[in-house]
Amino acid sequence: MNIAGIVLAGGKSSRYGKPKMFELHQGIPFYLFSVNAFKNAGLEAIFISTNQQLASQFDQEVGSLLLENDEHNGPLFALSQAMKQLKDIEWFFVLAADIPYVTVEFVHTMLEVLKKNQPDIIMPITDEYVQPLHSIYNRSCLPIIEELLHSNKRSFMPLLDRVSIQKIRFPNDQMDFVNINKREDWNNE
Ligand SMILES: Nc1nc2c(ncn2[C@@H]2O[C@H](COP(=O)(O)OP(=O)(O)OP(=O)(O)O)[C@@H](O)[C@H]2O)c(=O)[nH]1
Repeated sequence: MNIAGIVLAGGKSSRYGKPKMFELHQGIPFYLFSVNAFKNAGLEAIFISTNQQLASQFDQEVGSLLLENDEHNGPLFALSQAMKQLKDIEWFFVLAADIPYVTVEFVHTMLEVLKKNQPDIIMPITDEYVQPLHSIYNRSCLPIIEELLHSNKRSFMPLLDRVSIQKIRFPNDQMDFVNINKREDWNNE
């Protein structure tokens, strides 16, 4: 399977107050949990999508950096940049960099779905919420994403109306989906 793991790690962290992808859980920066989940599930091509300002703070031995040509345009823009820069890749497994409880089992489950079925997107759903920052995208999404970005639409939702999606239901309390947005979300260690 021609697939890359893309860790989205170029956000502003404005609600958190400092770059949250470098906060520590068990002594390890958050972004490495996403990198390691990909790696331990057997993905060989792993990329960290970020901007020039944050770039030097990542360990480049764990994943190659993908630098955006225009920073802080949000995750949909970051995905389009990854698809444009990695021209030989067909599938893009996206994970945020603020999900310290993500597991290799989650990544493995998603990859097993991809082996059996190849829609445009494989997307988890918990409760009534889809999880676009834990999903697998086919390169076929790129023209629609570009069209949306050109009309200044930055949400994943309009994309979902226009492509084929396989939604995979996970338990509502599954820890893989817990993301850290504010300081109050992270006071344990
Ligand atoms: N590469 C890249 N990643 C992004 C961008 N915006 C958000 N992300 C990542 O996407 C994930 C979810 O981001 P959010 O928490 O919604 O946004 P944020 O900008 O990081 O934080 P806030 O400023 O508090 O909204 C995080 O892992 C971010 O690092 C972006 O413009 N480029």
